[in-house]
Amino acid sequence: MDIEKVNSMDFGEFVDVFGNVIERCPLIAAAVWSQRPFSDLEDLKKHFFAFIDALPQSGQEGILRCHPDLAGSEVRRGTLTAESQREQSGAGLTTLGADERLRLAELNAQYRARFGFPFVLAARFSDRAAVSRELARRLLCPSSQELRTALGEVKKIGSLRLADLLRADPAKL
Ligand SMILES: NC(=O)NC1=NC(=O)NC1=O
Repeated sequence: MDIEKVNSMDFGEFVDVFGNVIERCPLIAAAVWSQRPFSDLEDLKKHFFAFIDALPQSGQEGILRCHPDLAGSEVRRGTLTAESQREQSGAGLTTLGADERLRLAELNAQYRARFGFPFVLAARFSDRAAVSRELARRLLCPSSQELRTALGEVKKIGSLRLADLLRADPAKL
């Protein structure tokens, strides 16, 4: 899909296509639509990120809270979004053994108890060993730094999802 096609989309079409670039936060796509026309993918991405950066901390933490846990209950319930399902299965997080799943659940619970939002990591770049290693490492970070790190991961996930969409053939959308 080229950027001209993106710029020609009406509001509904744009939110249908880009509404889950940031997991379960269609409001961001709804807001970004009014910034069109976009010069290219980078420009589109910049507007998604600028919206996130301009939010108060409560809004930024709200974005994190919209993310399903990695290898969490939504994997088992089958309620993940299509994008998250692809990302998590790609990292081997949907086929963990009971011990590994329990260890991640415990680390996720400790992380959420410490920071008040879920552990977020771009699973596409990761694998099951790296996820638990990163979770254990970031659990020890100062809160202000960890919020920035987590939002950086949200942006990595968003960048990958945008790149997929712009490469996608409109006929398949
Ligand atoms: N808590 C998370 O990090 N969730 C996710 N990471 C991804 O890459 N996709 C997700 O749904």
